[in-house]
Amino acid sequence: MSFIRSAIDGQSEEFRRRYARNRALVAELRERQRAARHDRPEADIRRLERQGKMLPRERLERLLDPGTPFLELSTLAAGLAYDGEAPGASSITGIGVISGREVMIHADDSSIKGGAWYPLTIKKIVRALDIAIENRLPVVHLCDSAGGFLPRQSELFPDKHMAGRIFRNQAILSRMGVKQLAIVFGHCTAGGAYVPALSDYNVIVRGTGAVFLAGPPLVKAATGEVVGVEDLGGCDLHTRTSGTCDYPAATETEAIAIGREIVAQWDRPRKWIAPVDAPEAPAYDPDELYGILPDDIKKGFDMREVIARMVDGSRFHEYQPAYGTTLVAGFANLWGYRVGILANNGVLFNDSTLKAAHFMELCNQNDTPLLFLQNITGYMVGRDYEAAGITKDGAKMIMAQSCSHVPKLTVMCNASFGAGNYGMCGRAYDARFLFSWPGHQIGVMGGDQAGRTLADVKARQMARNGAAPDPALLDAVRAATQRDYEAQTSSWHSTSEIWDDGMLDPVDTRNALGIALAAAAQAPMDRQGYGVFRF
Ligand SMILES: CCC(=O)SCCNC(=O)CCNC(=O)[C@H](O)C(C)(C)COP(=O)(O)OP(=O)(O)OC[C@H]1O[C@@H](n2cnc3c(N)ncnc32)[C@H](O)[C@@H]1OP(=O)(O)O
Repeated sequence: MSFIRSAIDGQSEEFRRRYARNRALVAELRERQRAARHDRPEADIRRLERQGKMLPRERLERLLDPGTPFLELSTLAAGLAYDGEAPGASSITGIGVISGREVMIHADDSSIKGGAWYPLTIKKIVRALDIAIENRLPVVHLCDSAGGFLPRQSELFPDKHMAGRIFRNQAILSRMGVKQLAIVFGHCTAGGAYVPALSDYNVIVRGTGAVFLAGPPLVKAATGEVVGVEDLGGCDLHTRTSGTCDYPAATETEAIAIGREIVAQWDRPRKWIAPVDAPEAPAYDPDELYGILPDDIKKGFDMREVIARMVDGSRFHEYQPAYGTTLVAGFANLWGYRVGILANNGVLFNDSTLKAAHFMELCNQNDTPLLFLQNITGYMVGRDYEAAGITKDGAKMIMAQSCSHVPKLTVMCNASFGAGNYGMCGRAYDARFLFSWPGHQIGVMGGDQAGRTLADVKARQMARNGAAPDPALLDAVRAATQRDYEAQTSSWHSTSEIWDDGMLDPVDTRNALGIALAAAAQAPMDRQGYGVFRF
C-alpha cells in the first residue's frame, strides 16, 4: 500500500477559515449532546430521587466495564422534534462492553415523561435491535418506561415499524441465539412488559420494578379491580409466583451486579472477520480534518486527504487511480481491519460508476467490508450521459451495492444529494452503521434547484392555462421551497429524524468505525450473489 502524500497547507488562509468553522460546528455538536444527555427539569430529577432511582447514565456507568469505550448511537435523536420535549428520544442506545462482551444497550430515560416512548424513541429502539440482529450483538435492556407516549399513540402503535417491531425483533434475536438480558428498574407497562418477558434473562428491583400489561389505574377502569403496584406486578409476584422474572434484587446496585454476572456466563461470539495487521494510527493528524472539510457545500475537496487522516499509517492501495477519477476507490486498514473504501471526488459519471460497481465486486470476492465516504451531488445528467447509459450504469452500482454480502459502513461527510445517496449506500441500503458529520447536508436535490424546478413547473402550468406570468408568485414559490429545503437538508434535522446512527466529530470517526467493524465481525457473511446487471 502506498503512503498518501498530503497536499494540504495548514498555514493557508483557507485552511484556517475552514478549521475555525468546523471547530465551531463540533463545539455546537458537543453542546447539543451535553444538553440532550443532562439537562432535565428539576422536578423530574427530584421525582427520581424521591423514588430512590438512579439516572439512566448512572446505571450505565456502573454496568459497563470501567475504562472501556461506549459508542453511543443517535445522541441527538428527536432533538428538533416535539418542541424539544424528548432529548435523545428519551432513551440511550449504543455499543458497550460488559464483563468483557460487546453488547448493544437499550436504556429507557425515565427523567423524561416517566420514560414514555415517543414515536422517535421507538424508531431508535427498533434501530438498535436491527443493529443487534444484523451484527449478532447481545442486548441488555435497562427498563424504566411508562410505555407508549399516549398522546401520540397513532404515530407509534399500529404500523409495521412501530412499537410491535421492538418485541418482534426481540423474538427474532432469541431465535438466532443472540442473548438478551432485561434489568427492570422501573415500570414495564403494556407492550413494554414484553421487553423483560421476551428477554432470555431478567432481573427485577424490589420496590421500584414492576411488570404488567395494565397498571393499577387501567385495571380499575377495565375490570373494577383495585390493586396496588406490588401485588399486580412487583418483584415478589413475578419472581415467586408468576415466573415472569428470574432474579430479584434488593437495590439497583445489586441488580446491576447480577446483570454483570449473567453476561459473564455468556459465550464469546465467534468473529468472522479478523484484523489483518496490528492497528496503527494515521500518519497525519486527524485534527487537520477540520481544515479540510469545506465551509461551503458546493466547494470540492480531495477525499484522499480525509482517508489519509482516518486509515492506519495513512496508507492506501488505490484502485484504478487514473480511471473514473470522480470516485476514489481502494483498500486500506482501519484499526487493523482491511476495508474497501469508496469516496466521492465529484459527480458520478459513467466511468466512475462502473469503477465503483467493479470495485464492490472485488471486495465481495475478498470478503472485505466496504466503507462509503459520501460527498455526492448525484449522477451526471443530460442527453449525452443518458445516451451513454448513465441510468443503467447507476443501476449496476446500486445492484452491486445492494447485493453485497460484506458489511457496509457509511459516513455522510459533506453532501448527499439525489440518486448518488443510493449508489453510495444511503440509509435505505442497510449499512450496518451510518454516521454523519455536522456540516453534512442531505436531500433529493439542493434547495436552490428544487425552488427553480417548482417555479418552472408553476410557470409552465400558468402558461398552459393562459394566465399572465406572475414573477412575484414564482419568486414566492422559489423562496418558500428553498427555505423548507434549508431546514430539512441540515444535518441536525437528519440526525433528529434518525436518518443516521448518530452524528460524529470527524476526529472521532476512526474510533467509531473501529467499534463498528468489531461489531460487524460477529455476523457470518451470507453470500447470496447478485440480481441481473443491465449491460
Ligand atoms: C405500546 C402500548 C403502551 O405502551 S400503552 C402505555 C400505557 N402506559 C401506562 O399506562 C403508564 C402510565 N404512567 C404511569 O403509570 C406513571 O406515569 C409511571 C410510569 C409509573 C411513572 O410514575 P412517576 O414516576 O410517578 O411519574 P408521573 O406519573 O408523575 O409521570 C411523569 C410525567 O410523565 C407523564 N407520563 C407518564 N406516563 C405517560 C404516558 N404513557 N404517556 C405520556 N405521558 C406520560 C406524566 O403525565 C408526567 O408528565 P408531567 O411531568 O406532569 O408533564
